[in-house]
Amino acid sequence: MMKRLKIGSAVATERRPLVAVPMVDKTIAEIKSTAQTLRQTPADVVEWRIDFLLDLSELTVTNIRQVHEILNKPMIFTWRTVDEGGKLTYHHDRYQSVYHDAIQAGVEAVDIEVTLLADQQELLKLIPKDVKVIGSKHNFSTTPARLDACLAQMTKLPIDIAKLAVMPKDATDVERLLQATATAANESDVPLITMSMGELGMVSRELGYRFGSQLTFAVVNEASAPGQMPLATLLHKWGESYV
Ligand SMILES: O=C1C[C@@](O)(C(=O)O)C[C@@H](O)[C@@H]1O
Repeated sequence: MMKRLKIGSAVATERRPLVAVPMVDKTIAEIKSTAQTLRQTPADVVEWRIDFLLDLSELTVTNIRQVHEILNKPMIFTWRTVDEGGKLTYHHDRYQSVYHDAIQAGVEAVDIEVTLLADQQELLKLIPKDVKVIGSKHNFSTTPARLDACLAQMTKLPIDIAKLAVMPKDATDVERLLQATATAANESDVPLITMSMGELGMVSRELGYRFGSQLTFAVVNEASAPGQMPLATLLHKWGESYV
């Protein structure tokens, strides 16, 4: 039986997944301004995609802490590598050092691509118990075969949450992602976050929670992946009001 997804003070329920909104700005000044905007929204958590920053030297513990304070919401800290659709090429030492700074600054969750886990053993040892490790895997071109096996494998890794994002070519691919999510949710207690991306996959962002996906991404300023719908649209679909 799956555990409830909890990121800081934000907890998913049976009837409602958590909603995360990404920040994808290029400078700390812009990030701080976006954080002011997001603070006022009903987003449950905010994901900071630091791979969009033009200058990583701006990513000091003080700056991360200030951004977190402005947000006043639990934060997921993410370096999405170029290999998985992000903006910044993986570099072992820099990766370890910026994640270390993020933990010092008090983020509630870190996203680590599962293919990097073996290379980041030292970092994993430094992560306190109350900071969630989201192990992620992305495929921006297709929805691979054997999604059940993929999720089953992910849920056995030393991570707290398993996240899988894939790209559909047709409605069957979206259905396969949802069914694989339901199977994994039955077979493991690791909380899941799954999505089928692009326009075809939008339904998975709205209804994936019924299959066991406990967090969905929506957009306020700028999307971080194809198919994320505006936060207001998503909340309206669930019958929640947000102007
Ligand atoms: O892993 C994910 C999911 C995502 O790719 C999406 O499709 O909503 C968006 C990313 O910012 C996030 O890190």
